[in-house]
Amino acid sequence: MALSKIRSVRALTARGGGADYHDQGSGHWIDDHIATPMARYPEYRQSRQSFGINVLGTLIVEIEAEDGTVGFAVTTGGAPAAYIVERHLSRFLIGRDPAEYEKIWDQMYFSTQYYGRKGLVINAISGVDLALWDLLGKLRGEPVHALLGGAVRDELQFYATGARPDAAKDLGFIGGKMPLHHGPAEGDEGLARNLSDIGEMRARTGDDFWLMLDCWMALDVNYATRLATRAWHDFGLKWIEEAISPDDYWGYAELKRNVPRGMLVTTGEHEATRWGFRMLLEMDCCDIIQPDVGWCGGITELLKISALADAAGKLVVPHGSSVYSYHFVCTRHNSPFAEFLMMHPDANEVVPMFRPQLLGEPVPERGRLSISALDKPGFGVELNPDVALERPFPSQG
Ligand SMILES: C[C@H](O)[C@H](O)[C@@H](O)[C@@H](O)C(=O)O
Ligand SMILES: [Mg+2]
Repeated sequence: MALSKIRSVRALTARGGGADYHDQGSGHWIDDHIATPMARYPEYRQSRQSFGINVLGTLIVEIEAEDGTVGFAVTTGGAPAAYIVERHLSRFLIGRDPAEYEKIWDQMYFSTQYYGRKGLVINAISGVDLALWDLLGKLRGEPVHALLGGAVRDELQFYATGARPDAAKDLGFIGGKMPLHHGPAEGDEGLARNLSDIGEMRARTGDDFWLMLDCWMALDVNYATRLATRAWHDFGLKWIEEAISPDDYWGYAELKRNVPRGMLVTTGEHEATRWGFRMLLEMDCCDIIQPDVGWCGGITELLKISALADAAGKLVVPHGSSVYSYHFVCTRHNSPFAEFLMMHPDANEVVPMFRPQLLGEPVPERGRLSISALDKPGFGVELNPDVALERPFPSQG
């Protein structure tokens, strides 16, 4: 049965948190001397916003059907992504049946392949794809997880990412992932401070709590090997995440060979498409892949990525992306838990990850979320009408 055709596509932008969750005010843990590849320049070491981690802002894609139903989604991309949606991708959507998400994805990807393939363009494609799945769910009256084959468990369990793994434990999360503060440019003193930070959190959380480290692409293989080895033996670090450049597949394969047996190497939040993740899997770069469904190509592409990983016996734990990952994670056995990004400035209180943009955004309670909380059409959230929006490039015609 044909669904109501797509009548219009709107690409809007917003600032101040939400999907571009690094776009926070001052005094937030997420911008407090976190190691990055730019930390080799002292002037860009204290704040990631100083080098532009938040320049893009949020992209909101709205897709309206002829019957007036609107599907939407938010991701990172802002005005440049809005231009790509309105001036390029929209031509593959107007007049089309939302159920044609495979053909639409194929046309969006291969029509932009000459300038896309990863990063901003795939963020834009992801935003459109997520809005399509939201529209599809609303037109069919089903939550996205039901469209993906249904939940394989009754509840989701979460680890928390933030500066306070000790608070995450008190809040009932299954683990805590902390940011790395010092990179190679700060030498052995920085390495010692990193280990001290991990040791402090291990002392506060006790020995049985998952403790992980997020390195946000900041390290080289030797530094990551030294850090991982000491953190594993001294503090039982469960995984070292995104330690080196996403382009250095060879380096990840070497790091995975180097770390102590039993320790996990994870990466993938800045990787895109089935082809990028095939490279990570076939070069044995990591134990867990972490695609962001708003950055890797959307649900349509994550389905393909996840199947590749499942066949390779690898876990898929998507990078924190609120309801857009929850509806997926609950439907896959090789996605046994999810990430929750602590967006409270002190990382010691549970607040909606994409606040203030999504009305009805569910949050974990005691580190868990019943699937029943997701049983609303589409992704089950609505755009907050109080959020200031702009439409920088209204489609011509
Ligand atoms: C905490 C990390 O530096 C990033 O800000 C975080 O968003 C990402 O790497 C994650 O895995 O959540
Ligand atoms: Mg990460």
